[in-house]
Amino acid sequence: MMSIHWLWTALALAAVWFFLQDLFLMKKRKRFPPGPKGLPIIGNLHLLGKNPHQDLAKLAKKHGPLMYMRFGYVPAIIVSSPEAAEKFLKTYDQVFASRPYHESSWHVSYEQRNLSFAQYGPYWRNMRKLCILQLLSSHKINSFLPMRREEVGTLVKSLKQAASDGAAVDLSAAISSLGANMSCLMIFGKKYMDKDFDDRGFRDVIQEALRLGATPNLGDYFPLLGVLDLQGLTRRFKDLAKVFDKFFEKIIDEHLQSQEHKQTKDVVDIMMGIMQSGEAEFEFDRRHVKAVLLDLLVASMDTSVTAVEWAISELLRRPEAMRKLQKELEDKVGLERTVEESDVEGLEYLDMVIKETMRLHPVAPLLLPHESMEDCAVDDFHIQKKSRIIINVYAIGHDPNVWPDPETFIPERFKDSNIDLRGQDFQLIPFGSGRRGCPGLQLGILLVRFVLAQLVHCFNWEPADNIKPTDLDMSETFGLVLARAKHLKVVPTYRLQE
Ligand code: HEM
Repeated sequence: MMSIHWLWTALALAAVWFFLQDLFLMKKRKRFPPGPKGLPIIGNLHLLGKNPHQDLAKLAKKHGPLMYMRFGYVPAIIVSSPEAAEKFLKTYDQVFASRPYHESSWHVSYEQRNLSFAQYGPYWRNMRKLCILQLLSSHKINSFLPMRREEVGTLVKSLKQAASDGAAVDLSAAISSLGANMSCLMIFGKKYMDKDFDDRGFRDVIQEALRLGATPNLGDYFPLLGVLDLQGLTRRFKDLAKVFDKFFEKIIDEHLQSQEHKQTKDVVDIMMGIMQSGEAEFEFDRRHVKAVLLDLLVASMDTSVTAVEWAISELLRRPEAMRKLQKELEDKVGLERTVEESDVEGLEYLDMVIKETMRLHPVAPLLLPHESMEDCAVDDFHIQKKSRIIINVYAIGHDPNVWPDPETFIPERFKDSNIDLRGQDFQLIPFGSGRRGCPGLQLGILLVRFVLAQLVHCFNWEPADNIKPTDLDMSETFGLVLARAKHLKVVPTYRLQE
């Protein structure tokens, strides 16, 4: 009797041993991508500085285009080659189409009910479809053409005044205001540059939200620390959330009370119309409307104008490229009138300048973070469920194996090339690609083309303060968009014959 008892115990122990061994071997058999060694607890967080896109690009040179890192408790995969990006954004797009938990979005955007940080699923799918069909369609974009013409015209007028005074202008500030005005008019139907928002004013509050949104939050990487809010970010986000909420409530109420018959409906009109009609086939209340309003505001305000700012900076440093673009515009439009939106389609050199600018200075150098929804194998490497996927388009754009002489601004490299920036060619994906690719691409490209063409056609430019064009400071500052670290100060000379 005793010996049988021992036999069972021995068999049970053997089973446990084999099970554990198997588990251990299975773990070992899983091959993670190579990457830098992490420290206990913080993992690789200490390797990220002020410009994480540049830090990650340097690390990828050492560890390869598919790199495993750990930020606190969050596993991360850094993707830094066109081939690897294609795997994540096309081949296995469905697995990697979600977004990670994002503390700031959680508080400011009604528990991630916005589009850009919504988790992959029916809500995100429906909301994206609604935004594309109702808010960002060609028809809707065209309906705002007179507004864009007027706003760009106002900017040109003020620059013309500065030109006749021989004064230097802060072009970064001027086109940033243009971006904010155009976004407000499209979304709210009116400009908010005053104290309507709160005591700090509209722009300051939005800028603060952008700055805080880009600050690495320990709560995103150490879920337990989130509760302690050691950086004080959660508290500030909750404060901001209240300010935004009050502002959006006021705008919505104004829209509901207004009896005015509008020719062009703004985004609030359309969203409220859908909410009240009950025709949305998914949960859609004021929280969803407000989350998407903020989303579109943030996504559209600084993106296109930042690209224009970089393009002008690069053209200043390469005067022959500036002249070539001016010549193309002159051939098409002449010097007797200003450029219209309808002129900018099919301008070959303009498009080459824009592609080259977005290669060198992608507006969103790491796209937005993606998250894997299940375990997956890519190139025989194991990618865990809930890994954060970071596509480093900056690294791809600066890789000498992809682009010869990558640090030099050479629009001509796109001559006779089929490479486009709409997400099919993975060496140039400033708008991302696949399910999560930018739904505002058409509007974004249109704005960059129109504003850049207008500024280059109307004016000759020189750096202010007698700085030599080649000495222009081109350093970057990382945020929700990759902006110039120093504002671009320039002296314009009007060149049209009116
Ligand atoms: C030059 C201008 C623009 C650039 C370079 C740009 C770039 C991007 C990028 C890189 C992403 C993330 C893609 C990813 O995670 O894979 C994105 C997402 C997004 N963009 Fe844009 N964008 C621009 C303009 C706009 C405009 C004008 C709007 C709307 C008015 C807009 C709305 C959005 C939204 C809503 C998302 C989130 C999409 C989602 O998660 O499903 N963008 N954009």
